[in-house]
Amino acid sequence: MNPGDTFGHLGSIVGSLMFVWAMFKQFFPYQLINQIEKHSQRLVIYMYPYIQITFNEFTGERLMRSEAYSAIENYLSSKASTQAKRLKGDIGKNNQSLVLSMDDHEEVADEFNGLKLWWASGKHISKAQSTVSFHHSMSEERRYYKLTFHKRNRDVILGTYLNYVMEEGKAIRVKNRQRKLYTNSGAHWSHVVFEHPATFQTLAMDPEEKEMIIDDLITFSKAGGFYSRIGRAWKRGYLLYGPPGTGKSTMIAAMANLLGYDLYDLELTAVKENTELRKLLIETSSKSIIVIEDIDCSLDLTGQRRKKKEKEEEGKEKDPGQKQQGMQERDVRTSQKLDPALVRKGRMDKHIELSYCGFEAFKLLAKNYLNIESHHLFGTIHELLKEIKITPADVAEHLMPKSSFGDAEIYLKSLIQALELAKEDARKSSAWSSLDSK
Ligand SMILES: Nc1ncnc2c1ncn2[C@@H]1O[C@H](COP(=O)(O)OP(=O)(O)OP(=O)(O)O)[C@@H](O)[C@H]1O
Ligand SMILES: [Mg+2]
Repeated sequence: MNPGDTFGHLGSIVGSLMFVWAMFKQFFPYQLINQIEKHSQRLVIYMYPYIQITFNEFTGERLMRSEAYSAIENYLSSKASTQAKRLKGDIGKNNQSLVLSMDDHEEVADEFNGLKLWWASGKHISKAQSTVSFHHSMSEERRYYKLTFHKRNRDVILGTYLNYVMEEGKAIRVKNRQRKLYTNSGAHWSHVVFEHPATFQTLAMDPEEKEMIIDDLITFSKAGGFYSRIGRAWKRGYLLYGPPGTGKSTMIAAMANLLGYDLYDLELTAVKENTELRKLLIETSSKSIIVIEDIDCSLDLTGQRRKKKEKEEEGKEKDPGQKQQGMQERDVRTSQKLDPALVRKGRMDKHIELSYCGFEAFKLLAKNYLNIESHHLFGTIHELLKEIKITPADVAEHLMPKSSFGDAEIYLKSLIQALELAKEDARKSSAWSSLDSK
């Protein structure tokens, strides 16, 4: 039981004492009463060395759910699941996991820099005054959290601990919330629920580089304070490049899942002009990843549009508005495939190459798809992968279950067959090209 409640239970005893005291006061001189009251107050403060803070669920006219209350609720959820005896369970907003929180009149202890403190949940039930509707005239429950701590820790708790609880609580909310995948048609975003199972654990690539990328992302996500201190927008650009089927889109989904961010899939070819692009970018929320897929092709398409238009308008004088539009497109077109201004540091801070499947990446796929970590055919595959370029997507295709009773050997053999076929093709085509050059 937390010390706050122990003293709470004393409330009724104190009440009775007050009654006796009121009777007593009538029979003793005023000065003596004053002295006794002064000392008894000191005694109460001395005997009750704890401070309590109450955080109500609703603030103002019960219209707004308090930010602080929900941050505390999130912060306490993990502590509640290990400490509280009575819990409340609900399906989280992502519709996947069960979210537990402490039931009313439960309490959990917490520790911060070696200081002990206690959180208790409770509710007041009051008859609502409002007669606006039937529901409102029913009794209202007002929930709250009460924090109790020793008064000697006041500075730490009020100064650092509460900030820490708010930050942690908000971070947990970002992680648990239902995330969205936005796409644009023209200058408007529309969204669906984002539920992609990709994670860095299942992404097949060089393990060291993977660790570096995860580290980079986590460092970035925690560096808000740093960015504002140096006066830079808190954003980071990644350029993912590599042949089709090497996991670029999968990595983006894994990034969003790692950080708990929303995804904005920006279709550049649907954007007509800069003002539209600006509008779209302004409308994106914080904690999000903006993806421009196939950025080289998008730029090229813009170029093709220009070409087509030029053909249609050959010999015709362009009106000034269109001229400006043409200019912008020409700017893009005259740049090489990726404009250096686009990929410079600050725009694209990190360049990540996703490439053909190496042996390490293959082993991860075999573990994910076939649940095996070694096999006598691994040696053959290792040798073939040194010579043959095959994408992780193609390897994955061979490892996909094709019937309910296929075993690992069948899938590995099908992969070896494909690799040998590719090797044979490569040998033939190099023989042809050496004939041609004669
Ligand atoms: N590195 C990888 N690790 C795990 N799975 C992969 C990897 N690369 C590809 N895959 C598998 O192949 C499928 C296609 O990959 P993905 O869409 O990520 O490729 P991409 O590089 O974005 O290709 P594109 O350039 O065509 O867009 C994925 O759904 C995934 O199952
Ligand atoms: Mg892709």
